[in-house]
Amino acid sequence: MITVIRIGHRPFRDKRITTHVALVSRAFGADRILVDEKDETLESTVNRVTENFGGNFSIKTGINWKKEFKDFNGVKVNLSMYGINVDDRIGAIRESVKGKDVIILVGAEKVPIDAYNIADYNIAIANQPHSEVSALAIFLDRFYEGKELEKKYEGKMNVIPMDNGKMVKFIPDEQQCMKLLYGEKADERIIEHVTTVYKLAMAIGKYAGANMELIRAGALLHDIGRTKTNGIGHAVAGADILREKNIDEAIVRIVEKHTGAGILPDEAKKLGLPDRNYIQETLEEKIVAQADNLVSGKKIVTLSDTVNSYHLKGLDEPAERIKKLHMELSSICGKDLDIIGKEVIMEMN
Ligand SMILES: C[S@@+](CC[C@H](N)C(=O)[O-])C[C@H]1O[C@@H](n2cnc3c(N)ncnc32)[C@H](O)[C@@H]1O
Repeated sequence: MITVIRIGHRPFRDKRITTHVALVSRAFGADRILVDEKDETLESTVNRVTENFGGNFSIKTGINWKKEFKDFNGVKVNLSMYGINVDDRIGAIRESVKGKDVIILVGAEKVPIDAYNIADYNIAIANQPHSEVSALAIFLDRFYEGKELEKKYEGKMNVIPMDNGKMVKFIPDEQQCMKLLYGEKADERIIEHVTTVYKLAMAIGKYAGANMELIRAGALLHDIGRTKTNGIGHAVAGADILREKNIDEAIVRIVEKHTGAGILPDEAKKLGLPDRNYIQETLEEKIVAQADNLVSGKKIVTLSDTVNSYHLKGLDEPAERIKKLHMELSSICGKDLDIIGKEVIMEMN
């Protein structure tokens, strides 16, 4: 675990630069930042970035820096223009870390001599005055040997690298989902249906320990394509609408694959669907599809109701797959989905 400790922060003067120290810490692989002065605005700015862009980075302000630095159980580094050049010490630092935690101190104004005395390493990024932001970025980059740039974050907002322009894919919250549905002119029938699927999927998702943000958006948006067609192609139509609107691909795929318990490649071909994957793979894809299988109109039904209606249409094999999916999810939840359905009906009444 890597902690950055920022001392000498003056909430009015250093607001922007301390925010940058925190953002560099997060983006370049540190796990948390401690800031000496209490600053709630700084905390909420940094927490908002983490909430939107992902990861487990944390911030605490209003700490006693000397105590935190002195009592830290691990390797202590002070970044200072007066220290030893990073390239002459980084090997020794890595050697002494070996599984231990690290704390890296950066200042704002003049750094008290105590920091130099407490540190195990006083490290310079060139013996010239510059900035805590650049010093920290270069130190972390040297420490991780560039690997920190490969770290993947799963946030509500995910940047898609582009040669030109900007693209950010996002996971819409409940309000944004409703806005998307109404924006596509979804009628009351669609809204009532997706609302019931959403309630059931959320209940199943909780038992299954699924990603609830994906379940929420996937369930609310699964039938957005019905604003274009009510045929078998509505899932594809929905996925296309959402891709166009830069919705996170994990949600687009929930929508694209929500038909029955999946459509096999040769079935999809016969149905005239584009050559894509319609087999649910992730837990969230499976939950939204099965919640939809267990909702007829705005009513929650049982597995046997659904299976019987598939048999009546001559869809025997898809009916078997729905049964299998039901068993799989019931076992993950530790409870039969029909019972979860009954619980949701009770809550709705
Ligand atoms: C504006 S400087 C303060 C410099 C001040 N003269 C001092 O007492 O160190 C703020 C912080 O930037 C970092 N810093 C600036 N230049 C650096 C360098 N060449 N190498 C390492 N860190 C540096 C240090 O962490 C320093 O505490």
